Amino acid sequence: MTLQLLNTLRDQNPIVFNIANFVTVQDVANGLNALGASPIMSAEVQEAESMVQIAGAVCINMGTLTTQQVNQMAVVGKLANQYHKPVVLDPVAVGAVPYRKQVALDLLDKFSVDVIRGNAGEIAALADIDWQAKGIDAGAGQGDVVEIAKRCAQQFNCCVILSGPTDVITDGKRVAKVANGTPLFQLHVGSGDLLSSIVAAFAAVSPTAIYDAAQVACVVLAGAGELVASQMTAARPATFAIDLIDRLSLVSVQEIQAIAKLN
Ligand SMILES: Nc1ncnc2c1ncn2[C@@H]1O[C@H](COP(=O)(O)OP(=O)(O)O)[C@@H](O)[C@H]1O
Ligand SMILES: Cc1ncsc1CCOP(=O)(O)O
Ligand SMILES: [Mg+2]
Repeated sequence: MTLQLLNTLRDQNPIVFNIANFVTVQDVANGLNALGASPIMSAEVQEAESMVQIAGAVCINMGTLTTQQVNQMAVVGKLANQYHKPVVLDPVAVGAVPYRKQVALDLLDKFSVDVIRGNAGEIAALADIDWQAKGIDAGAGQGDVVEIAKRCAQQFNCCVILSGPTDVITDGKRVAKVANGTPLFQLHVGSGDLLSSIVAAFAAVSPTAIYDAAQVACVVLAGAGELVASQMTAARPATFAIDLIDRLSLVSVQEIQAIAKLN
C-alpha cells in the first residue's frame, strides 16, 4: 500500500461517476473535487453507457433509491463490468430496511462489485449476521467486525470496507485496519457517502490493486478529518464539514504518513 496514490490521483484527476443520494450529493461532489478527482452525478438511464465510458470508476449509493433509480443502478453496474470500470456499492440502511437489503442482494446478483463500503449494521446485514442497525447509522450491534467484514467479502467475492471508529478493510483473506478519524464524522451526515466515492476515486487510479486503493482511501479521509479535529477547540459539526473539504484539498502525502494508524 502506498500513499503516493494520493499524488497519482491528483495528477490523473479521474472522473468518478456517482449515482448519488439527494441528501449528500453536494458534499460528495465537493469532497471529490477538493481531493483531486472529477465528480459527475447522473440519474438518467439513457446516458448510462456514455457515463460509464467516460468514468474511471463508478460509485452506486442506495441512500434515496426509487424504482427508476434501481433500474438505472442495474444497467450502470452491468455496463461498468462490461467496460472493466471499478464499481463501489454503498448499501445505505440495508440493516434497517428489509426492502433495501433485497434490492442490494438483487443488484449484487446482477453485476459484480469491486468494493462494498458500509458501516457495521449494513455489512452485517449483507453477511446475514444479527446486528441492531439504526436507520442510516451502524447502531448497537455486538460482534467481531473483522469476521463480519470477511464473511461479507467472501460471500460477494469483493473487497469490503466496514467503516466506523476503526475501518476494517478486507478482500476476504487479507485484513487491514485504519484507526484514524474523529467522532465528528458521525455528527456530519454524508461522511460514509463521501468515503464510498473517495474509494471509487482511488480505485479509478489503481484498478488492478483495489485492496490497496481501499486502504489509501480510508487513511486519507480519516486522516484528513483527524487533522481538522486536532485544530478544533469544541465539536462544531458544520465547521468540521467545511474544514474537511478544505483539508482534502490541502493535505499532503507526508502529513497523512505522519499520523497514519494503519495495520
Ligand atoms: N467514532 C469514530 N471515530 C473516528 N472515525 C469515525 C468514527 N465514526 C466514523 N468514523 C469515520 O467516518 C467515516 C464514515 O464512516 P461511517 O460513519 O461508518 O459511515 P456511515 O456514515 O455510512 O455510517 C469513515 O471515514 C470512518 O473512519
Ligand atoms: C440521511 C439520509 N437518508 C437517506 S440517505 C442519507 C444520507 C446517508 O449518509 P451517510 O450514510 O454517509 O451518513
Ligand atoms: Mg452510510
